[in-house]
Amino acid sequence: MMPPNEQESSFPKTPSANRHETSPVQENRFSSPSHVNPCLDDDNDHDGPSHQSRQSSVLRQSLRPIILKFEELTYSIKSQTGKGSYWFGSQEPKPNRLVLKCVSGIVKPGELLAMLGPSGSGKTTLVTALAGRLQGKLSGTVSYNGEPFTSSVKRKTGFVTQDDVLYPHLTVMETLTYTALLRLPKELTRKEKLEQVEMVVSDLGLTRCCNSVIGGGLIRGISGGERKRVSIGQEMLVNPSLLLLDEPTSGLDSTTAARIVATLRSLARGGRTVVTTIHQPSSRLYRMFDKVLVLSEGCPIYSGDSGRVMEYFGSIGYQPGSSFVNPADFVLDLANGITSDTKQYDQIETNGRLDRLEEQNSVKQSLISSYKKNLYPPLKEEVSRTFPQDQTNARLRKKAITNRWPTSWWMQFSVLLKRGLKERSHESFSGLRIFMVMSVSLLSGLLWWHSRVAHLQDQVGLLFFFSIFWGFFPLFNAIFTFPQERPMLIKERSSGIYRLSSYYIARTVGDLPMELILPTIFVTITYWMGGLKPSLTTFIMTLMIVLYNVLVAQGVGLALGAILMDAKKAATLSSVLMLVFLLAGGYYIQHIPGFIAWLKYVSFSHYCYKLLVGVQYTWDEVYECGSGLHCSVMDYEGIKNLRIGNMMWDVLALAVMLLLYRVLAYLALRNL
Ligand SMILES: Nc1ncnc2c1ncn2[C@@H]1O[C@H](COP(=O)(O)OP(=O)(O)OP(=O)(O)O)[C@@H](O)[C@H]1O
Repeated sequence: MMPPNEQESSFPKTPSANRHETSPVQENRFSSPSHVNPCLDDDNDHDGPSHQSRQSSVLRQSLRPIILKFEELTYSIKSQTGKGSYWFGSQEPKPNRLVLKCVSGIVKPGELLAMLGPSGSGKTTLVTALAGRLQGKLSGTVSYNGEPFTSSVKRKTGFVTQDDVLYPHLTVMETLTYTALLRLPKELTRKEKLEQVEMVVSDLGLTRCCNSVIGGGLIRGISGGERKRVSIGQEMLVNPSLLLLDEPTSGLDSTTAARIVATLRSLARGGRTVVTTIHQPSSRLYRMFDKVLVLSEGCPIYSGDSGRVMEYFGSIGYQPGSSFVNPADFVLDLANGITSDTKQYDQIETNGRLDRLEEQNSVKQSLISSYKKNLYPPLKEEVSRTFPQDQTNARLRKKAITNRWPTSWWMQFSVLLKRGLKERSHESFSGLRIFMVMSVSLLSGLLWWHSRVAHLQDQVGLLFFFSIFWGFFPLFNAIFTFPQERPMLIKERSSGIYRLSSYYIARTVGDLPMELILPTIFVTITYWMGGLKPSLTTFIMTLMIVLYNVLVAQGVGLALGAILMDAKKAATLSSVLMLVFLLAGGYYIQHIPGFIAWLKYVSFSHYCYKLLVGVQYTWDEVYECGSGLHCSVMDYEGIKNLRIGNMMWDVLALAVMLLLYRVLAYLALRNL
């Protein structure tokens, strides 16, 4: 069947106009006794009801409702399928592909909007744009109570992505507790924050698994549905005024999915604005939505009350094949260009594939035209005539601006430090790392067993080994830090939870114990086994130099990882770098040609080696350079070429590197 002619619909012009005539903040139909609780927004003061009434449920009412409007959103991406590549083939510019085309809508507090559409229709792109996290060029406007996406809106917005970004080694309780400590405002006590966590756990039915680890990858943990609920719980904790979710029910059984959607509806009824994308909802789920927006290849074909969808499509000539059809299935078929007639599979078999595609395209075009004709004009009018009634008084608004962060720097630092230590305790103290370091130290101790100054070449070789091994090892460990943390960092930073500085310092400080304990064990074993100078002072100074070198090498690794954000690329680059440092370090080649001799000055291993040799031998020290002959250690070719002088310069050079690489890593993270 070809699509019916674009009809003037008899469908009411404003599908949802009669739903929310009054200002949302004045509507008390959302307030059920169990839901009325003060909001815990960061800018909330303590004028609200008593502490006792906060405790019943996190599905309490939001005091800062948000009207979300989006007008004529259009988003395009550079197509990957342009002819030829940049280096080979033609230089034709790649065509842009429209992912969203003129999508408009309005969602008010108390409403649950579901975005439906076939796979690839642009649902994720739209919800990401509404959450203010879409990279690239988006045209059109999105406003939150008439304002653009500000950091204040950011903190009142919860965004649950399709893929759950959670730490796999933390338990459910730990995950939610750390989130609460970071995201809930400093005005709340720790006890109150923990009570919030307990409420979320019970509201989301996570009590049974609250002490199980999240898992992921090769680690067995909680189920996919439970993981999704933890992600939703993280957002619920902060009582967001606007909650956006990308396919929160995908991969879940129908009961769990219904439970999640029911929770979303309860959250909406508490005065929040809730928008979710959803794949193939059952009719039970569909009935829970207030509004739906149906997308077909980035274009809307329906936007309005969920209950009137059948009526609308009937009014423009599209009827379902039977009277007992799930409205979601029906609209998804339509969005794919499949009507009740084309759905007859026997007919599909007889038609040619091209005919079928043409027919589907023409159905889609007809639906888009009908939308533009019948639904878009009243929607546009509704969008332009709805104004938020901002009841936030000036004092609170000012406070919201000054309180950019929910918690203090110190609080952020200490929670992030504890969380990081907990998450990485398995890897930091992994038997494998300890075994590796212990075996290398024992092996090198045996190889250099009680070396003597008479065998100066061997002793100097041991010192060079110290500088190279403790350059490579921390550098390679540090490379993976930020590429691995990237998804979490992006997620948490885009929610405005903490400052980058508190995260960065917590992360680097958290790595220190293990980074410093292992070289300490190594030096202690190898120094004494290797027969280096039996002086406690020299030993301590050697240890300090190695630890200093470790910190610099760690900084280089962090910077490479943060700049490239790709562990593989960073590992390749650092292998080359360490090879250069190895060669330019001053041990293998003592007469480097002048034009390339500068290389050693950028090598931290060179300074470390120089310092190690400098503290090991004194100017008056001699060694046996032939039978009965004694030569000054400082005249030994390998040492003389190091030009050991005032060692403060070497210490200073390492200090500059220590600072420089860490600042570079920080700056690279800022551009994430
Ligand atoms: N950054 C990008 N690079 C390449 N293609 C993109 C990008 N972002 C979106 N797209 C394309 O845009 C289209 C819409 O993607 P989107 O993820 O929004 O669809 P969706 O409706 O959420 O799909 P699904 O239901 O399968 O998750 C897809 O064809 C996708 O391949």
